This record gives sequence, C-alpha cells and structure tokens, in this order.
Amino acid sequence: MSTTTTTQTETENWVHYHDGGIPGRRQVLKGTAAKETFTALPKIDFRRIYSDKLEDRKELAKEVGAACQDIGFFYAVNHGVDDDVLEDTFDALKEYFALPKDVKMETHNQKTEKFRGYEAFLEGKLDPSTRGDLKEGFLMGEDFTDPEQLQLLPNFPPSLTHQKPRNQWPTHSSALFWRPAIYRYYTSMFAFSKRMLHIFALALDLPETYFDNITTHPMTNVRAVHYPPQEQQSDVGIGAHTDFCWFTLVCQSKTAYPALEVLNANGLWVPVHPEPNAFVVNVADFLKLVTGGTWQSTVHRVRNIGREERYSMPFFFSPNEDAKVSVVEHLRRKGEEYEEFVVGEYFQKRLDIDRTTHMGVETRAEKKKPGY
Ligand SMILES: O=C(O)CCC(=O)C(=O)O
Ligand SMILES: [Fe+2]
Repeated sequence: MSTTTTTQTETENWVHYHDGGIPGRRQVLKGTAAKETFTALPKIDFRRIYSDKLEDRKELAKEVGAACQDIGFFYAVNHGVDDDVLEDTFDALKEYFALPKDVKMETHNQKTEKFRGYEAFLEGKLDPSTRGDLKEGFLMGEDFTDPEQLQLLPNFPPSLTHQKPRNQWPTHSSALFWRPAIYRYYTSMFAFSKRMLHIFALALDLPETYFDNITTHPMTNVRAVHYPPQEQQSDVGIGAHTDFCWFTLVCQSKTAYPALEVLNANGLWVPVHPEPNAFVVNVADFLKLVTGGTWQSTVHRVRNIGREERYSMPFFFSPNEDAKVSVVEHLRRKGEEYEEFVVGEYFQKRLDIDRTTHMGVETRAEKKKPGY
C-alpha cells in the first residue's frame, strides 16, 4: 500500500520527494542533458494471463518484466475482471463518499492500529508544504475474522482467525451496501493478483509458482479514494511518494484531465490518462527490494486539476505477514550481504512512518521519543 513521502517543493531544476521515508530529489534534465526515459505508460494486453500455454504466459511476462525494469508502471488491458464489477464499485464509491460525515466517521481510521476505515479530508499530509492531501478515503485489508476472506484462502493457518479484527465496517443502515460492494471488488482483484504473481515470477526467470508458498494468506489492502477538484494551485490529492507493498493495481474513474502523474528520469511528471476499465499497475518498494533494485518503484502523485470529482481504488498486495523474504538468489551481486525481512515487520515500520504524516496521530515511534 502507499505511502511515504513529503516534500515536493519544485524549483526550476529539482523535484523533491520522499521515497521509503528518505528524502530524495531528481534534477530536471532538458535539451542535451535529457536522458532516454518514458513519456507515456505502455499498454500490456493481459488476455494471455488466462492462456493454458506456458509460452503465452512467458511472452506476457517478458513485456511485464521490461516495463517493471524500465518504468515501474504500466497499464494492464484485457485483464479479465468484469467491467460490471468495476463500474458497480465506482457507483458504490460515489454513494459512500456522499454519505453524511458522521456516518463515515463511525469508522474513523485513527481508531485502529492498522489505519483501517475512513480518512477525512486533509488528514493525510504527504507534503508538509501543503495544507494536507485533498482527498477522503476508506481503507480495508487482510482480516481473517471477516468471513468474506476465508473463502479466498484455502490453505492458511486456522489460528489466524483468532486474531483481533482489523477492519472497521459502518453499521448505519444507509451504509450497509458498502461492505458487500468493496468485498466484490476485493475478491476480483485478489484472484487477479494471484495470477499476476505468476507472471512476475516468470518475468524474473523463476518458476511460475515461486511466490505461492509465501502468499497463502497475503497482506492486502483496498483504498477507496475520493479526490474533489483542487481548490488552490498548491493543492495535491496525494503528495509524491512510492508505494510500500509489493505491487499496486489502480482503477481510476474517467476524468477529462489526467490526475495521476508518474515521475520520469528527467524529472518530468508523465500524466496517466484514464483508460476505460484498464488497471494501472506499479511495482512498489518491497518488490524493488526483493529484485535487488532491478525493478523500479517509481515516484507518483495525484493532482485533480480538472473540474470533475475523481475516484480511484488502489489494490495493494504483499506476501504473508509472517513470511521471510530477501533478494532473489540470482539477482544478488557477488560479495554483497543481503538482509532478510519479515514482511509484516517491514510493512508496520513503513505504516508507522506513514502515520506520522497524518494529523493528530501519535505513532509508536513517537511515543518512544520523549519531547518529540
Ligand atoms: O489515486 C490514484 O490514482 C493513486 C493513489 C496512490 O498513489 C496511492 O494511494 O498510493
Ligand atoms: Fe501510490
């Protein structure tokens, strides 16, 4: 899931951002200084993900691998998830965000450790130079006490059902449509993501099922987001950042002006035009780490500069919380030491950084620091 970021003060020559909690900057390169880099995202035809011929899946994987290495972003078209599911979920998003604030605040995300539930306008603040992210959202994720998730997980330890609930769901009668609507979307995206992992494995020259045993009960999130049109020139919907899961699938509503932007190697923001029913797929920090930096986790942001309301629903995917991962063997450089990470620990560390950018939230890290 996203995010860690902040400063994005743009001067003439530099773009500033935060990547994995670490401030970064990129020089804006023009003329003869400009590097060869992308100026649009490739569209990859995913029909082949359903082919029973390994050759077809490998051919798809080759295109995916090239995009992950060169850009870190691509469109997945013909992905096989029903248009109806996507359209109905967008309708549900519009209805949910139009509910009265007190109905939404019943599940305020600051009531939970994992930040699940409703996030109000301007509470996120990835860029400290702004008044906050001009968005409202709702986050749900892996929670093995939600029966809707158990049917998706045939081989997971039954002890997980005894964990404390993580999600929050509204109970007001006007909002009861929300949970089944989000679960319909979640279920489709979950199934697609498991197939996507096979393509990623092939793209890394690994056996197709290489990641299966670390994704029996994966960490996942759906974040439903509403971005109203920007009110001020300096507003951002979500400040520049990289995501901190393995990979992200984004469905965005159709707006005349593109709102999602991806930073290229020349420091230029490349617009991601809404493509009807396509997913925007991006590699996130954890997958970059596991590929030893062979794949890119690319900086992106949202500015809703048009006059339309914008909705999006990123689906964030990571392996099992208790899985241990490190850099894939054949991508290691000789003589370098590589750390092993527990997926859930890495994730929580990044979530804690993210929480510091949310107003009014005292994080566990802050609690440990007197006088902070
Ligand atoms: O709304 C979007 O298009 C992308 C949002 C995003 O980057 C995120 O939630 O991490
Ligand atoms: Fe993101």
